[in-house]
Amino acid sequence: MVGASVPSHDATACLTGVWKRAVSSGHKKRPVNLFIENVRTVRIVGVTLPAPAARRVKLAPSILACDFTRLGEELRAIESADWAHVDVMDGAFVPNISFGLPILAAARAASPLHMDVHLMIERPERYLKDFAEAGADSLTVHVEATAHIHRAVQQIKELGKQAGVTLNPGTPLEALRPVLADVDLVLIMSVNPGFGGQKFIPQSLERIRTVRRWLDELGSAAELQVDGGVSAANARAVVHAGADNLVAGSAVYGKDGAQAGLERLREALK
Ligand SMILES: O=C(CO)[C@H](O)[C@H](O)COP(=O)(O)O
Repeated sequence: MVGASVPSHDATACLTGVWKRAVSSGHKKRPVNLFIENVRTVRIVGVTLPAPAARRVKLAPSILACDFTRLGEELRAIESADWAHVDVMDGAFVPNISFGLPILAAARAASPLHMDVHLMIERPERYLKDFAEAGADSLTVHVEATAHIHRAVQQIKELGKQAGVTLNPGTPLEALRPVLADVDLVLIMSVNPGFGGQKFIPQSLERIRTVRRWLDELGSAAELQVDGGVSAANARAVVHAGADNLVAGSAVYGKDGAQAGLERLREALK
């Protein structure tokens, strides 16, 4: 049993702090299960959960912000990233239309990157098979967009793809609970979906902490992705809150090119 004193913010912030202390006090890379006794003390009670400090952070540039006249080049510019994030908007679920199957197929043909498709469309179950066939590696659906979120998640898995679930910033996190143990990815939207280049909503940090705690309590290895207004200025705080997968559009595809944008994010995370 290991005890550790932690800063007295709130209990979830303490959890992150304690984990790091546990890791640096001889439990490096060892999965641990933590029990918060009170806001200042925790106990290690098991060996089932991945240690957050050992988690590698994935970067997933959103091609929504790229120059579509040079899609191939723009994808090559992010080949050092982990995933390419593909935002599909239908003009109904969100007040904007982006692109659909042909652009995903073109991106798939142009790049070996993991194609991470975020479906901002109503009743996504109608198109899951089409997006899987067009080259998606992971498919993320909104809880607000379907009456059958559980069925949609199962469908994605039956298609052999990674299943993601997400929700708008105004939707209570509880809506995630019914499928939390089944998914490979949880996406916390840190802007209202529909447009790139918006400001990060600060309350998202608390939502990330909550979902991090839930995933850890479940012993889930699901990725915790954050999307919207992520930049070099806030990436560290987002990861500290518990994210391990960052989507960034305008912060990557900026004036000085995607490679420079990715480098700035990596520097910020060092
Ligand atoms: O899903 C999205 C918008 O609905 C985009 O992926 C997201 O906004 C990324 O763009 P930026 O990093 O510029 O905020």
